Parts: sequence; structure tokens; C-alpha cells
Amino acid sequence: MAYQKGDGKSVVIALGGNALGNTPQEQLKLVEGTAVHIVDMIAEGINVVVSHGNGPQVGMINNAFDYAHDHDGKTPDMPFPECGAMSQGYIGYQLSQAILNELKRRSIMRSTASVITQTVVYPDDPAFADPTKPVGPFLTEEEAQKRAAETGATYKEDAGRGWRMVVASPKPQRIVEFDAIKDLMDDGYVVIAAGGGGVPVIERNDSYEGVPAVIDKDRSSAKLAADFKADMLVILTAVEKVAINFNTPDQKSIDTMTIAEANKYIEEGQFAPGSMLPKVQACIEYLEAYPQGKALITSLECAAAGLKGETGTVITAD
Ligand SMILES: Nc1ncnc2c1ncn2[C@@H]1O[C@H](COP(=O)(O)OP(=O)(O)O)[C@@H](O)[C@H]1O
Ligand SMILES: NC(=O)OP(=O)(O)O
Repeated sequence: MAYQKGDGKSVVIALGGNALGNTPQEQLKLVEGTAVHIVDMIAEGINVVVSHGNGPQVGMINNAFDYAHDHDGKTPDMPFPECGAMSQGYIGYQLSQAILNELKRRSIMRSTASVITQTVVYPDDPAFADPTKPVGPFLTEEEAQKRAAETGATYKEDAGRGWRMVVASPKPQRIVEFDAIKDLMDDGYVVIAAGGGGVPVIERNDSYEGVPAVIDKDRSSAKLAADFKADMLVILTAVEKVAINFNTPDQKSIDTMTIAEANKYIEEGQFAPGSMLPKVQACIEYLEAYPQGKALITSLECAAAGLKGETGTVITAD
């Protein structure tokens, strides 16, 4: 059955960790609320591609397999790219179901399609030598040091919130399933794609091969939005607006900024690495590739209002 596309803007949405939570049980509850906000946008005629993070989830799956493999002698050693694909599968399933249920509840005749996505990265990306992407649960420094000694994995402090395992986070170069995602969107489907940034793959001898890394979902969403020439890239996180002097008495929200202004704030160190900085950088990457577009950073709750220009931080090329 062909579904009718919305008559409004095309928007790539990147869902942050607060839209999904940290455990499957938490996630199941949270995605119902997330779906309400996504369907609010669809109800306005907007065509959405939904991308999402997977840091806690891919870390959880990897830990579970490692533990079982080490303890029961029967569970296979699960490669990290497969863990990434599993995280996309189960998050995609829950999001898809929640969005479908909300669409049905409002009698909106649209359906969903969740695409397990691969993203090409370069094997010589310098990110492979410097793991920065936090995955799995937050630990104390003591727990992190113990696990690092046991497993050889790297652990780092994550933006003042605790210690987490870190893996390489190479730059997304090409979304392998781009044509399929675009066709599904053109056919009127609400598409869930590039979850967790897509499973990172390298091209070798004309074949794809998974690599153990996690791509930043905001950067892959930016790539997807630029390739689509999407009207907007919408990055949804836990704050309504980006701020300067964040978490200080002089904190000031930013309503709009150009690429030049964003770069000036980056030079001043206004955006924390590992949290707000990659989001602003993703917006810049999208706008440099597609200057006619608009990027919006806001909270899930404010998404529909942000799309109407009522709130959030809007970034434009100039
Ligand atoms: N300058 C800033 N303005 C607003 N939020 C900031 C800033 N610097 C850091 N942050 C923090 O960054 C967080 C978003 O990053 P993160 O939690 O890693 O994203 P995600 O929603 O993708 O999981 C915000 O919730 C906020 O706590
Ligand atoms: N892949 C990714 O960016 O995940 P998080 O948003 O959970 O860090």
C-alpha cells in the first residue's frame, strides 16, 4: 500500500539519550512519550526521518555478550559491529511500534519503516587512534579502572557525569542505504534510519566490512539531512536551547546563531566536548553542505513548537 506523504517540510530528527533512557524497560516507557512528539510533527504534515543514539544500548549488549561468553563458555564472542546492529534493531522496533500505535490512535494513515543502516567510514580516520565515544553505563572511577584492567577497554570521564567505556567515533562518509531510505520517505513512510549513526563499515576490495566503533548519531543525521537536502535538521536533547556560559550564573540562551557565530563560540569553549559541541558541529556540517537548510537544537517536548519557530536554538548558514 502506498501511503500519502505529508505536504510540509522534510525534516531529519536526531533523538538524544533522554528520548530513550538507559534500560529496555525505561526505553519502552519513554518511547511512548517520544512517539507523541514525533506524531505531533507528522500531524502538521511534516515528513520525518528519525535517527537516534545508541551509546547506552550498544554498550549494554556488548557487556552482556562479553559477560556470558566469559562465564558460560557457550555464548559466542559477539563482534562489536553486530552489537551495534542489534541496538539499531531493538530501538528501531520499539520506536516503530510506539509511532505506529500513536498514528493509529489519531487515525493518521501513515506507516513506519525501520532501516538497519550501515555508514561508510575511512579506515585511516584519525578517530580510530583516539577513542572518544562513550558507551554503556556510567561507572565510578574505581569501577572504570577495574574494568579497564580486566578487559583492556578504554574508560574516560564523560562531561562531569561519571566514567564510561569509550570507543572510536569516526566521521560518517556515506550512508549505504541512502537510496532505500529516500524511496521509503518518498512513498510516505515515517522512516527510522541511521540509528546509532549507522553501523560503521569500511570498504575493502569492493565489499563492506563492519568495524568496532560508534558513529555520532548527530553527525550521521547531518549527513543524511544534507544528502536529502532536508529543509531542517532537528537535534533533540535534554535542553530547550543551547546556552553560552552554560551552568554558570551568567548562563544565556541562544535563540539564533550563524555558522560564523557558532564557530566563535566553539573557539571560546562554550560547548562541552562529548555533549553540546558535537551537536553544534553536526549542524555546521549540514549547513556547510546545504546552506539553504536550517538546523534546530531543542528538547523533545519543545520540538513541535521549535519547528514553528517558537523556541529552540536555530542555526543558519549566514
Ligand atoms: N553550552 C551548552 N548549552 C546547553 N547545553 C549544554 C551546553 N554544554 C553542554 N550542555 C549539555 O549537553 C547536553 C546534551 O548532550 P548529551 O546529553 O550528550 O546529548 P544526547 O541528548 O544526544 O544524549 C545537554 O543536556 C546539556 O546538559
Ligand atoms: N551513536 C550515538 O551518537 O549515540 P549516543 O547519542 O547515545 O551517544
